Amino acid sequence: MNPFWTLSCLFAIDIATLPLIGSFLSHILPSDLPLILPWLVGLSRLLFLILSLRVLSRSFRLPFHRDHLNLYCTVLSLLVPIYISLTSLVNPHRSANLLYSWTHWVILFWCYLLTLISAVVVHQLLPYSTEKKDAEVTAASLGRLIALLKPYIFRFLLVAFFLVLSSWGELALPSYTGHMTDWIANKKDPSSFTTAIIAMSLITVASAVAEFVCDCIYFMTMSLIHSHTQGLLIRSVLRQEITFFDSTSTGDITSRVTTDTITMAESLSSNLSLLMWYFMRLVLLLTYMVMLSTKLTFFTILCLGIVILVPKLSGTFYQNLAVQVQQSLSNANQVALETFSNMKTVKSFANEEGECQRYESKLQETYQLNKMEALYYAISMVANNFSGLALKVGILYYGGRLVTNGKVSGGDLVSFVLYELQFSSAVEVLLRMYPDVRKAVGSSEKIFEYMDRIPKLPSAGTLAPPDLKGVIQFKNVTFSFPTRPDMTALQDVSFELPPGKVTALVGPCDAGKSTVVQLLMRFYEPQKGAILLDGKPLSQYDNQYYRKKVSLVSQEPTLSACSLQDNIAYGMGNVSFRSVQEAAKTADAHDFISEMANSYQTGVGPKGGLLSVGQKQRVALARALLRKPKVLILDDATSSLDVESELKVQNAIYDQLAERTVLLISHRMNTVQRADHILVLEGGCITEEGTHEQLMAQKGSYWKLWQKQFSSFQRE
Ligand SMILES: Nc1ncnc2c1ncn2[C@@H]1O[C@H](COP(=O)(O)OP(=O)(O)OP(=O)(O)O)[C@@H](O)[C@H]1O
Repeated sequence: MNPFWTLSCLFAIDIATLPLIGSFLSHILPSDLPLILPWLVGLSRLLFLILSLRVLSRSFRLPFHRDHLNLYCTVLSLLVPIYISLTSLVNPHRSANLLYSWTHWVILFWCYLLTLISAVVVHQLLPYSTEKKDAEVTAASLGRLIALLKPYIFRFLLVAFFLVLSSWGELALPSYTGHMTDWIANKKDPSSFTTAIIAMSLITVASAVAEFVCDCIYFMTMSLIHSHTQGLLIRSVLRQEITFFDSTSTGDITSRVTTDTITMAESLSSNLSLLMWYFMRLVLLLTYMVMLSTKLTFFTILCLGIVILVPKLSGTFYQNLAVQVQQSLSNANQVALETFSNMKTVKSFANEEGECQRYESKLQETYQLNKMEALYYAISMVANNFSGLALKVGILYYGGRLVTNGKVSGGDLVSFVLYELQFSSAVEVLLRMYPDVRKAVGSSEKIFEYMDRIPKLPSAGTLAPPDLKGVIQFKNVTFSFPTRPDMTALQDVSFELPPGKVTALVGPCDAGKSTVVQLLMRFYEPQKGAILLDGKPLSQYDNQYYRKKVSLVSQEPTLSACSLQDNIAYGMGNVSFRSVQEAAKTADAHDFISEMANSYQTGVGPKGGLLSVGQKQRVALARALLRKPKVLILDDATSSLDVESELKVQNAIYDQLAERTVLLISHRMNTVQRADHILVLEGGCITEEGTHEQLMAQKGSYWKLWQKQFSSFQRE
């Protein structure tokens, strides 16, 4: 339906229900409560409008975002009660005249006009970001949060049992106080006084013990859930395809796994426990209050509308801002992370000041959002406190009248007032915590976004043949990176890597050599053509099997912050020290490792920062060789080795050729010269292929590459 008709429906509902609400409430309420009536009519009108909005939004298009429409409904509904309350201070006679003229066309006209003006102002001041989550997402996150707690249902039942027990114990005390008041007033049997005192003492002790057990079980369960959630999150992040990591910053991911889970866990531990605690109290208090006076309780429930609606409306903007603040913090973290990981580059360009300014400008953005967040937080706090106070005053006022009319006994009144005081403070606490709980839901939304993300990977293969030959074939492969779909990195590329041979891939920078490697490593899927291993598409092979059979050594290998032995045996589980040593010897790494203080147990520092690039390359080569791969890919893997070291590594690789297929990528033409077959890649296409001698005789691109390198050597 057209948004205009949606608004018209809302208007019709308002005009139709307003007289009914007014006459119903003025009929059931005592006539001596003139100031309460407009507020109850206003709140009931608001309730109707918001419920109608909810129903309409399911089937029809809304002209504005629902949060904004909720705000406009609040303005429309509360304008008259505010006006009548203010008028009563100055001119009580006029306010009495206004009491029953809600549906007068002049009043309606002014209400709608002022709401329209406030809508224009709000629209200008608070443009609603499209990135913000709407209420449905929050409800979904709440459902997911509950699903997280499901496996611990037994523990929560125990918590609930002790919670009821301790709350009941605490709430029984006012009832005994009421009995004692009656005893004092009527001077009954003295033994009933002693019984009441003993019962009160026993109930207090039992309630304290129950609370202790309840807290212990609850907090232990919550810390268990926290570590379980972090585990699940890291699993789902690691499951994602490479494109996800290409398009999501490390700072963002780190922020989800650390900051967001901590915020969620803290809120769940402290706020949720309080929320449960006070909610249980609220239920029990209401039960006791109904037992004491149905009328007074009915009045209390009517006023409850204020305390439910106000935080809902004030909390919406606060929650949206909280999401933006977290995003901005994550952006600032990303800058810091980037700076720390590129420390050497920063220092070598003396750009410390530049990096500081970049970080500070991001912090400035966060600060601006924080200021807004603080403002909304304060507004929501004031709104919550005010509504709590209004509730307290209203209940005391009406309760006092019932007592003076003799409808409630003296003892019951004392009990009711004590219950009512506890009830108001419980409502107050619930209101105070409401924004925090919403903040936790805000954090959990982003966590669940990652947890529920289905990796865009082809279905897992099962092939794991024991006798793999290692023939690789590229058949008319065309590929663009998903993050740059308009740029073709490989165009109709076809070649074969035969087993027992070294095939070299050469070409100028950005020709697409590493792209070939990334496709071979199954980081991406080609859009056209096929890549086969022993005649079968790569996707049909079992992932673990494939990773063991195909090993890559890249130009800038990354090592983990553990010992050299652990780095060489990375991902292999239990392997003998002897085989680690053998792999290191083949990769010409054994000598420099033996010279280190703790030999193979020496730590390499974060990202292998304590080793030179040449040493890192040899350790990475040993790591690849230890797996005894059928296909070995060397992507400029020996570029930082000296001539002697490179020769040793090359000899070792050529000696073990019978066991494997080798793809060698190098910018050093003398390394390539020895290969059995050479492929020349230019602009994502294979332009030449053959042996060194054949290609040199052709005097094509390969020959030019040689000439370039030869002339640069001569110049040097
Ligand atoms: N992850 C990526 N996302 C988007 N584009 C990429 C990505 N990796 C590489 N490219 C682009 O693909 C093209 C080919 O890059 P590639 O790294 O394969 O070239 P190369 O021949 O290995 O270069 P070099 O010899 O300098 O390492 C380049 O234009 C590069 O910018």
